[in-house]
Amino acid sequence: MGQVAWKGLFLSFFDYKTEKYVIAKNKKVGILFRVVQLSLLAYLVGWVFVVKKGYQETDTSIQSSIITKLKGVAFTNTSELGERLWDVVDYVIPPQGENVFFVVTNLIVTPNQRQGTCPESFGIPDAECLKNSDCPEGEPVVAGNGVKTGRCLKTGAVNATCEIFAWCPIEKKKNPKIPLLGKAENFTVYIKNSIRFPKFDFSKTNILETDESYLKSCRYSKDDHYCPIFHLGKIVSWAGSEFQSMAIEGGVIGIQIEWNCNLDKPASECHPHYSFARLDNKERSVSSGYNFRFAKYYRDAKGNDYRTMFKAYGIRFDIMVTGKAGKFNIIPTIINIGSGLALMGAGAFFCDLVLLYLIKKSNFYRDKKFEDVKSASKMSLNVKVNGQPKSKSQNDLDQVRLQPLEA
Ligand SMILES: Nc1ncnc2c1ncn2[C@@H]1O[C@H](COP(=O)(O)OP(=O)(O)OP(=O)(O)O)[C@@H](O)[C@H]1O
Repeated sequence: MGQVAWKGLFLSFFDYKTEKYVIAKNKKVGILFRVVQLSLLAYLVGWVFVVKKGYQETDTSIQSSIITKLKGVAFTNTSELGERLWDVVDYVIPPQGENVFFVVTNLIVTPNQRQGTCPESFGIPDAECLKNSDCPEGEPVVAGNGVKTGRCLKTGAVNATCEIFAWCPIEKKKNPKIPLLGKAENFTVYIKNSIRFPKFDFSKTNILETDESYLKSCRYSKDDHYCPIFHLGKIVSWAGSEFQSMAIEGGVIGIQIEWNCNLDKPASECHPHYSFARLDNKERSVSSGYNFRFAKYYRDAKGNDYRTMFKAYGIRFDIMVTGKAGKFNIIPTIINIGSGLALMGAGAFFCDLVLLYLIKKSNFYRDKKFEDVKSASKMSLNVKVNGQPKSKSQNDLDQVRLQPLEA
Protein backbone atom coordinates (compact mmCIF):
# COMPACT_ATOMS: atom_id res chain seq x y z
CA MET A 1 0.00 0.00 0.00
CA GLY A 2 1.28 3.45 -0.94
CA GLN A 3 1.92 6.29 1.44
CA VAL A 4 -1.15 8.22 0.19
CA ALA A 5 -3.40 5.20 0.84
CA TRP A 6 -2.12 4.85 4.42
CA LYS A 7 -2.78 8.52 4.94
CA GLY A 8 -6.36 8.16 3.58
CA LEU A 9 -7.00 5.22 5.91
CA PHE A 10 -5.66 7.11 8.88
CA LEU A 11 -7.78 10.19 8.21
CA SER A 12 -10.96 8.12 7.63
CA PHE A 13 -10.55 6.77 11.15
CA PHE A 14 -11.65 10.19 12.45
CA ASP A 15 -14.75 10.43 10.23
CA TYR A 16 -18.12 10.35 11.94
CA LYS A 17 -20.76 8.21 10.26
CA THR A 18 -24.47 8.84 10.91
CA GLU A 19 -27.61 7.16 9.59
CA LYS A 20 -29.87 8.82 7.07
CA TYR A 21 -33.64 8.52 7.59
CA VAL A 22 -36.37 8.57 4.98
CA ILE A 23 -39.61 10.08 6.30
CA ALA A 24 -42.48 8.54 4.35
CA LYS A 25 -45.48 10.88 4.38
CA ASN A 26 -47.88 7.99 4.07
CA LYS A 27 -50.81 8.12 6.47
CA LYS A 28 -51.78 4.42 6.16
CA VAL A 29 -48.31 3.11 6.96
CA GLY A 30 -47.92 5.81 9.63
CA ILE A 31 -51.13 4.68 11.36
CA LEU A 32 -50.10 1.03 10.99
CA PHE A 33 -46.76 1.81 12.63
CA ARG A 34 -48.41 3.51 15.61
CA VAL A 35 -50.92 0.65 15.99
CA VAL A 36 -48.07 -1.91 15.95
CA GLN A 37 -46.13 0.21 18.47
CA LEU A 38 -49.17 0.53 20.76
CA SER A 39 -49.93 -3.22 20.56
CA LEU A 40 -46.35 -4.10 21.43
CA LEU A 41 -46.41 -1.60 24.31
CA ALA A 42 -49.69 -3.08 25.60
CA TYR A 43 -48.19 -6.60 25.32
CA LEU A 44 -45.07 -5.49 27.20
CA VAL A 45 -46.89 -3.69 30.00
CA GLY A 46 -50.05 -5.82 30.22
CA TRP A 47 -48.83 -9.36 29.58
CA VAL A 48 -45.10 -9.32 30.35
CA PHE A 49 -45.16 -7.03 33.39
CA VAL A 50 -48.68 -7.14 34.89
CA VAL A 51 -49.83 -10.71 34.13
CA LYS A 52 -46.52 -12.60 33.96
CA LYS A 53 -44.77 -10.32 36.47
CA GLY A 54 -41.68 -10.03 34.30
CA TYR A 55 -40.06 -7.78 36.90
CA GLN A 56 -39.78 -10.68 39.36
CA GLU A 57 -37.20 -13.36 39.95
CA THR A 58 -39.03 -16.68 40.43
CA ASP A 59 -38.45 -19.87 42.40
CA THR A 60 -40.32 -22.99 41.27
CA SER A 61 -38.28 -25.49 43.28
CA ILE A 62 -40.80 -25.75 46.11
CA GLN A 63 -39.88 -28.03 49.01
CA SER A 64 -42.85 -29.60 50.73
CA SER A 65 -43.83 -32.07 53.41
CA ILE A 66 -47.24 -33.72 53.77
CA ILE A 67 -48.65 -35.45 56.81
CA THR A 68 -52.15 -36.91 56.78
CA LYS A 69 -54.44 -38.28 59.46
CA LEU A 70 -57.87 -39.80 59.00
CA LYS A 71 -60.69 -39.98 61.50
CA GLY A 72 -64.05 -41.72 61.47
CA VAL A 73 -65.65 -45.06 62.39
CA ALA A 74 -68.06 -47.37 60.59
CA PHE A 75 -70.19 -50.29 61.81
CA THR A 76 -70.89 -53.31 59.57
CA ASN A 77 -72.83 -56.56 60.01
CA THR A 78 -71.99 -59.24 57.42
CA SER A 79 -72.28 -63.02 57.25
CA GLU A 80 -68.50 -63.49 57.01
CA LEU A 81 -67.48 -61.08 59.76
CA GLY A 82 -70.59 -60.69 61.92
CA GLU A 83 -70.96 -57.37 63.72
CA ARG A 84 -67.86 -55.31 63.36
CA LEU A 85 -66.67 -51.79 64.07
CA TRP A 86 -64.08 -50.32 61.72
CA ASP A 87 -61.78 -47.54 62.89
CA VAL A 88 -58.82 -45.78 61.23
CA VAL A 89 -56.41 -48.59 62.10
CA ASP A 90 -58.61 -51.01 60.11
CA TYR A 91 -59.35 -49.01 57.00
CA VAL A 92 -56.35 -46.73 56.36
CA ILE A 93 -53.34 -48.24 54.61
CA PRO A 94 -50.52 -47.44 55.29
CA PRO A 95 -51.16 -46.09 58.80
CA GLN A 96 -48.18 -43.66 58.86
CA GLY A 97 -50.05 -40.77 57.23
CA GLU A 98 -48.09 -40.17 54.05
CA ASN A 99 -48.90 -38.05 51.02
CA VAL A 100 -50.47 -41.15 49.41
CA PHE A 101 -53.05 -42.99 51.51
CA PHE A 102 -55.65 -45.65 50.79
CA VAL A 103 -59.09 -45.84 52.39
CA VAL A 104 -60.80 -49.23 52.22
CA THR A 105 -64.38 -48.87 50.95
CA ASN A 106 -65.35 -52.40 49.92
CA LEU A 107 -64.14 -55.89 50.80
CA ILE A 108 -64.31 -59.52 49.78
CA VAL A 109 -63.55 -61.40 52.99
CA THR A 110 -62.50 -65.06 52.86
CA PRO A 111 -62.26 -66.28 56.46
CA ASN A 112 -60.61 -69.46 57.84
CA GLN A 113 -58.35 -70.28 54.93
CA ARG A 114 -56.07 -73.26 55.62
CA GLN A 115 -53.41 -74.98 53.54
CA GLY A 116 -55.07 -77.98 51.83
CA THR A 117 -56.66 -79.20 48.61
CA CYS A 118 -59.77 -77.78 46.94
CA PRO A 119 -61.05 -77.13 43.39
CA GLU A 120 -59.62 -74.07 41.58
CA SER A 121 -62.21 -71.36 40.91
CA PHE A 122 -64.09 -71.27 37.57
CA GLY A 123 -63.15 -68.97 34.75
CA ILE A 124 -59.39 -69.58 34.89
CA PRO A 125 -58.51 -71.10 31.46
CA ASP A 126 -55.37 -72.87 32.74
CA ALA A 127 -57.41 -74.77 35.36
CA GLU A 128 -60.19 -76.06 33.06
CA CYS A 129 -60.00 -79.83 32.46
CA LEU A 130 -61.74 -82.90 31.00
CA LYS A 131 -59.48 -85.63 32.43
CA ASN A 132 -56.78 -85.99 35.09
CA SER A 133 -53.95 -85.67 32.54
CA ASP A 134 -55.10 -82.04 31.91
CA CYS A 135 -53.93 -81.23 35.48
CA PRO A 136 -50.21 -82.24 35.67
CA GLU A 137 -49.21 -82.67 39.32
CA GLY A 138 -47.07 -79.87 40.79
CA GLU A 139 -47.78 -77.36 37.96
CA PRO A 140 -48.89 -73.92 39.21
CA VAL A 141 -52.14 -72.56 37.77
CA VAL A 142 -51.33 -69.53 35.63
CA ALA A 143 -53.10 -66.52 37.23
CA GLY A 144 -54.68 -68.94 39.69
CA ASN A 145 -54.44 -69.72 43.40
CA GLY A 146 -52.33 -72.89 43.82
CA VAL A 147 -50.51 -75.85 42.32
CA LYS A 148 -52.31 -78.72 40.54
CA THR A 149 -52.57 -82.07 42.36
CA GLY A 150 -53.08 -84.21 39.22
CA ARG A 151 -56.83 -84.65 39.67
CA CYS A 152 -59.63 -83.18 37.55
CA LEU A 153 -62.72 -82.48 39.71
CA LYS A 154 -66.16 -82.33 38.15
CA THR A 155 -67.87 -79.94 40.51
CA GLY A 156 -70.85 -78.78 38.43
CA ALA A 157 -73.05 -80.49 35.83
CA VAL A 158 -70.73 -79.58 32.95
CA ASN A 159 -67.80 -77.63 34.38
CA ALA A 160 -64.70 -79.33 35.69
CA THR A 161 -61.60 -77.70 37.18
CA CYS A 162 -58.28 -79.00 38.42
CA GLU A 163 -57.87 -79.74 42.08
CA ILE A 164 -55.18 -77.53 43.63
CA PHE A 165 -53.11 -77.37 46.77
CA ALA A 166 -53.68 -73.86 48.11
CA TRP A 167 -55.11 -71.73 50.91
CA CYS A 168 -58.60 -73.22 50.89
CA PRO A 169 -61.42 -72.32 50.44
CA ILE A 170 -60.64 -70.12 47.42
CA GLU A 171 -61.94 -66.55 47.39
CA LYS A 172 -65.40 -65.87 45.84
CA LYS A 173 -65.10 -63.76 42.73
CA LYS A 174 -67.84 -61.18 43.21
CA ASN A 175 -67.43 -58.01 45.26
CA PRO A 176 -70.50 -56.59 47.08
CA LYS A 177 -72.50 -54.17 44.92
CA ILE A 178 -73.31 -52.13 48.01
CA PRO A 179 -69.92 -51.10 49.35
CA LEU A 180 -69.21 -52.61 52.75
CA LEU A 181 -67.56 -49.43 54.02
CA GLY A 182 -69.72 -46.94 52.14
CA LYS A 183 -69.88 -44.91 55.37
CA ALA A 184 -66.27 -43.92 54.71
CA GLU A 185 -67.90 -41.03 52.82
CA ASN A 186 -68.25 -39.24 56.17
CA PHE A 187 -64.66 -39.81 57.30
CA THR A 188 -62.40 -36.80 57.50
CA VAL A 189 -58.78 -36.35 56.58
CA TYR A 190 -56.43 -33.81 58.11
CA ILE A 191 -53.75 -32.67 55.64
CA LYS A 192 -50.76 -30.91 57.19
CA ASN A 193 -48.64 -29.23 54.53
CA SER A 194 -45.47 -27.21 55.14
CA ILE A 195 -43.68 -25.61 52.22
CA ARG A 196 -40.44 -23.72 51.64
CA PHE A 197 -39.04 -21.69 48.75
CA PRO A 198 -35.28 -22.11 49.24
CA LYS A 199 -34.23 -19.22 46.95
CA PHE A 200 -36.07 -16.69 49.11
CA ASP A 201 -35.80 -18.65 52.39
CA PHE A 202 -39.59 -18.39 52.76
CA SER A 203 -41.63 -21.00 54.68
CA LYS A 204 -45.34 -21.38 55.38
CA THR A 205 -47.91 -24.01 56.43
CA ASN A 206 -51.54 -24.52 55.49
CA ILE A 207 -52.68 -24.22 59.12
CA LEU A 208 -53.20 -20.97 60.96
CA GLU A 209 -51.96 -20.84 64.54
CA THR A 210 -55.33 -21.33 66.25
CA ASP A 211 -56.44 -23.51 69.14
CA GLU A 212 -56.88 -27.28 68.61
CA SER A 213 -60.65 -27.16 69.13
CA TYR A 214 -60.94 -25.20 65.87
CA LEU A 215 -59.29 -28.08 63.99
CA LYS A 216 -61.63 -30.61 65.62
CA SER A 217 -64.74 -28.82 64.43
CA CYS A 218 -63.88 -26.97 61.21
CA ARG A 219 -64.32 -28.39 57.68
CA TYR A 220 -62.57 -27.17 54.54
CA SER A 221 -64.74 -25.20 52.16
CA LYS A 222 -63.93 -22.93 49.24
CA ASP A 223 -64.32 -19.94 51.63
CA ASP A 224 -62.19 -21.35 54.44
CA HIS A 225 -58.74 -22.06 52.97
CA TYR A 226 -57.10 -22.45 56.36
CA CYS A 227 -59.14 -25.38 57.68
CA PRO A 228 -57.20 -28.43 56.46
CA ILE A 229 -59.84 -30.99 57.55
CA PHE A 230 -61.52 -32.46 54.45
CA HIS A 231 -64.70 -34.53 54.22
CA LEU A 232 -63.90 -37.55 51.98
CA GLY A 233 -67.30 -37.53 50.28
CA LYS A 234 -66.87 -33.87 49.35
CA ILE A 235 -63.35 -34.45 47.98
CA VAL A 236 -64.76 -37.12 45.67
CA SER A 237 -67.66 -34.90 44.57
CA TRP A 238 -65.31 -31.93 43.91
CA ALA A 239 -63.32 -34.36 41.76
CA GLY A 240 -66.48 -34.93 39.70
CA SER A 241 -67.45 -38.42 40.97
CA GLU A 242 -69.99 -39.96 43.31
CA PHE A 243 -68.54 -41.56 46.44
CA GLN A 244 -70.91 -44.56 46.72
CA SER A 245 -70.44 -45.68 43.10
CA MET A 246 -66.67 -45.13 43.26
CA ALA A 247 -66.50 -47.10 46.52
CA ILE A 248 -67.63 -50.36 44.85
CA GLU A 249 -64.58 -50.82 42.59
CA GLY A 250 -62.26 -48.19 44.07
CA GLY A 251 -60.25 -45.54 42.24
CA VAL A 252 -57.65 -42.82 42.53
CA ILE A 253 -58.24 -39.18 43.49
CA GLY A 254 -55.59 -36.49 43.09
CA ILE A 255 -55.48 -33.61 45.57
CA GLN A 256 -53.35 -30.77 44.30
CA ILE A 257 -52.15 -28.02 46.62
CA GLU A 258 -50.84 -25.02 44.74
CA TRP A 259 -48.85 -22.22 46.36
CA ASN A 260 -48.44 -19.16 44.12
CA CYS A 261 -46.77 -16.54 46.27
CA ASN A 262 -46.03 -12.95 45.36
CA LEU A 263 -43.33 -12.17 47.93
CA ASP A 264 -43.47 -8.43 47.12
CA LYS A 265 -46.67 -8.58 49.18
CA PRO A 266 -46.86 -9.62 52.89
CA ALA A 267 -46.49 -13.35 53.68
CA SER A 268 -50.10 -13.44 54.89
CA GLU A 269 -51.19 -12.97 51.26
CA CYS A 270 -49.60 -16.27 50.19
CA HIS A 271 -52.39 -18.87 50.31
CA PRO A 272 -52.70 -22.56 49.42
CA HIS A 273 -55.16 -23.39 46.63
CA TYR A 274 -56.68 -26.85 46.54
CA SER A 275 -57.97 -28.67 43.48
CA PHE A 276 -59.32 -32.19 43.13
CA ALA A 277 -59.40 -34.56 40.18
CA ARG A 278 -60.16 -38.21 39.54
CA LEU A 279 -56.96 -39.79 38.19
CA ASP A 280 -58.12 -43.30 37.22
CA ASN A 281 -60.56 -44.05 34.42
CA LYS A 282 -63.97 -42.66 35.44
CA GLU A 283 -65.93 -44.97 33.15
CA ARG A 284 -66.32 -48.52 34.47
CA SER A 285 -63.87 -50.61 32.45
CA VAL A 286 -61.07 -53.11 32.96
CA SER A 287 -58.68 -50.21 33.52
CA SER A 288 -60.76 -48.47 36.22
CA GLY A 289 -60.81 -49.19 39.95
CA TYR A 290 -58.17 -50.06 42.51
CA ASN A 291 -57.82 -53.13 44.75
CA PHE A 292 -55.27 -55.38 46.41
CA ARG A 293 -55.20 -58.37 48.80
CA PHE A 294 -53.85 -58.82 52.29
CA ALA A 295 -54.37 -61.36 55.07
CA LYS A 296 -54.41 -61.60 58.85
CA TYR A 297 -52.80 -64.78 60.17
CA TYR A 298 -53.79 -66.82 63.24
CA ARG A 299 -52.69 -70.12 64.85
CA ASP A 300 -55.17 -72.56 66.39
CA ALA A 301 -54.74 -74.59 69.61
CA LYS A 302 -53.16 -77.46 67.62
CA GLY A 303 -50.51 -75.11 66.21
CA ASN A 304 -51.96 -75.00 62.66
CA ASP A 305 -51.91 -71.69 60.80
CA TYR A 306 -55.05 -70.25 59.29
CA ARG A 307 -55.84 -66.82 57.92
CA THR A 308 -58.57 -64.41 56.91
CA MET A 309 -57.91 -62.99 53.47
CA PHE A 310 -59.21 -59.60 52.42
CA LYS A 311 -59.50 -58.30 48.89
CA ALA A 312 -59.68 -54.58 49.61
CA TYR A 313 -61.27 -52.14 47.17
CA GLY A 314 -60.81 -48.52 48.01
CA ILE A 315 -59.92 -45.00 47.09
CA ARG A 316 -56.30 -43.96 46.91
CA PHE A 317 -55.66 -40.27 47.53
CA ASP A 318 -52.50 -38.82 45.99
CA ILE A 319 -51.54 -35.41 47.36
CA MET A 320 -49.32 -33.33 45.07
CA VAL A 321 -47.84 -29.96 45.93
CA THR A 322 -46.76 -27.44 43.32
CA GLY A 323 -45.84 -23.80 43.64
CA LYS A 324 -44.04 -20.72 42.46
CA ALA A 325 -42.77 -17.70 44.33
CA GLY A 326 -41.73 -14.39 42.79
CA LYS A 327 -39.91 -11.34 44.13
CA PHE A 328 -38.77 -8.10 42.45
CA ASN A 329 -35.28 -8.25 40.94
CA ILE A 330 -33.60 -5.69 38.70
CA ILE A 331 -32.02 -8.28 36.33
CA PRO A 332 -35.26 -9.82 34.90
CA THR A 333 -36.74 -6.29 34.81
CA ILE A 334 -33.92 -5.04 32.56
CA ILE A 335 -33.96 -8.19 30.40
CA ASN A 336 -37.71 -7.90 29.81
CA ILE A 337 -37.57 -4.16 29.04
CA GLY A 338 -34.67 -4.85 26.63
CA SER A 339 -36.47 -7.64 24.80
CA GLY A 340 -39.61 -5.46 24.65
CA LEU A 341 -37.67 -2.64 23.00
CA ALA A 342 -36.10 -5.11 20.55
CA LEU A 343 -39.62 -6.18 19.65
CA MET A 344 -40.43 -2.55 18.84
CA GLY A 345 -37.64 -2.77 16.23
CA ALA A 346 -39.40 -5.79 14.73
CA GLY A 347 -42.51 -3.57 14.40
CA ALA A 348 -40.53 -1.04 12.36
CA PHE A 349 -39.19 -3.86 10.19
CA PHE A 350 -42.76 -5.05 9.51
CA CYS A 351 -43.87 -1.51 8.53
CA ASP A 352 -40.82 -1.24 6.23
CA LEU A 353 -41.96 -4.40 4.46
CA VAL A 354 -45.46 -2.95 3.99
CA LEU A 355 -44.11 0.41 2.78
CA LEU A 356 -41.54 -0.97 0.38
CA TYR A 357 -43.27 -4.07 -1.03
CA LEU A 358 -46.99 -4.25 -0.27
CA ILE A 359 -48.59 -0.85 -0.90
CA LYS A 360 -49.34 0.56 -4.38
CA LYS A 361 -46.64 3.21 -4.35
CA SER A 362 -44.02 0.86 -3.00
CA ASN A 363 -41.79 1.42 -6.09
CA PHE A 364 -41.62 5.12 -5.36
CA TYR A 365 -40.61 4.57 -1.72
CA ARG A 366 -38.14 1.88 -2.70
CA ASP A 367 -36.41 4.28 -5.11
CA LYS A 368 -36.15 6.85 -2.33
CA LYS A 369 -34.83 4.41 0.19
CA PHE A 370 -32.38 2.37 -1.88
CA GLU A 371 -29.70 3.90 -4.10
CA ASP A 372 -28.64 1.71 -6.99
CA VAL A 373 -24.91 1.41 -7.39
CA LYS A 374 -23.97 -0.14 -10.74
CA SER A 375 -21.82 -3.25 -10.58
CA ALA A 376 -18.17 -2.34 -11.09
CA SER A 377 -17.62 -5.05 -13.76
CA LYS A 378 -20.52 -3.75 -15.89
CA MET A 379 -19.05 -0.27 -15.92
CA SER A 380 -15.69 -1.47 -17.22
CA LEU A 381 -13.99 0.88 -19.70
CA ASN A 382 -10.91 0.05 -21.62
CA VAL A 383 -8.30 2.41 -20.29
CA LYS A 384 -4.72 1.59 -21.15
CA VAL A 385 -2.20 1.66 -18.38
CA ASN A 386 1.42 0.92 -19.36
CA GLY A 387 0.16 -0.39 -22.69
CA GLN A 388 -2.31 -2.81 -20.96
CA PRO A 389 -6.11 -2.31 -21.17
CA LYS A 390 -7.54 -1.26 -17.76
CA SER A 391 -11.18 -1.56 -16.71
CA LYS A 392 -13.24 1.48 -15.76
CA SER A 393 -13.88 -0.03 -12.36
CA GLN A 394 -10.21 -0.39 -11.63
CA ASN A 395 -9.78 3.10 -12.93
CA ASP A 396 -12.55 4.38 -10.64
CA LEU A 397 -11.17 2.59 -7.63
CA ASP A 398 -7.75 4.04 -8.30
CA GLN A 399 -9.33 7.46 -8.56
CA VAL A 400 -11.18 7.02 -5.31
CA ARG A 401 -8.04 5.94 -3.59
CA LEU A 402 -6.10 8.85 -5.05
CA GLN A 403 -8.67 11.54 -4.28
CA PRO A 404 -7.78 13.63 -1.27
CA LEU A 405 -10.20 13.02 1.57
CA GLU A 406 -12.38 15.97 2.37
CA ALA A 407 -13.74 16.67 5.80
N1 LIG B 1 -59.11 -36.31 60.30
C1 LIG B 1 -59.38 -35.47 61.30
N2 LIG B 1 -60.62 -34.99 61.47
C2 LIG B 1 -60.91 -34.12 62.45
N3 LIG B 1 -59.99 -33.69 63.35
C3 LIG B 1 -58.74 -34.14 63.25
C4 LIG B 1 -58.38 -35.04 62.22
N4 LIG B 1 -57.08 -35.32 62.38
C5 LIG B 1 -56.65 -34.62 63.44
N5 LIG B 1 -57.65 -33.92 63.97
C6 LIG B 1 -57.58 -33.03 65.11
O1 LIG B 1 -56.64 -32.01 64.84
C7 LIG B 1 -55.87 -31.71 65.98
C8 LIG B 1 -54.41 -31.83 65.67
O2 LIG B 1 -54.11 -33.17 65.32
P1 LIG B 1 -52.73 -33.83 65.72
O3 LIG B 1 -52.62 -35.11 65.00
O4 LIG B 1 -51.67 -32.83 65.51
O5 LIG B 1 -52.89 -34.03 67.30
P2 LIG B 1 -53.20 -35.31 68.19
O6 LIG B 1 -53.41 -34.83 69.57
O7 LIG B 1 -52.18 -36.35 68.00
O8 LIG B 1 -54.60 -35.80 67.60
P3 LIG B 1 -55.41 -37.11 67.95
O9 LIG B 1 -54.84 -37.74 69.19
O10 LIG B 1 -56.82 -36.64 68.15
O11 LIG B 1 -55.29 -38.00 66.78
C9 LIG B 1 -56.34 -32.66 67.06
O12 LIG B 1 -57.26 -31.98 67.86
C10 LIG B 1 -57.03 -33.77 66.31
O13 LIG B 1 -58.02 -34.38 67.08
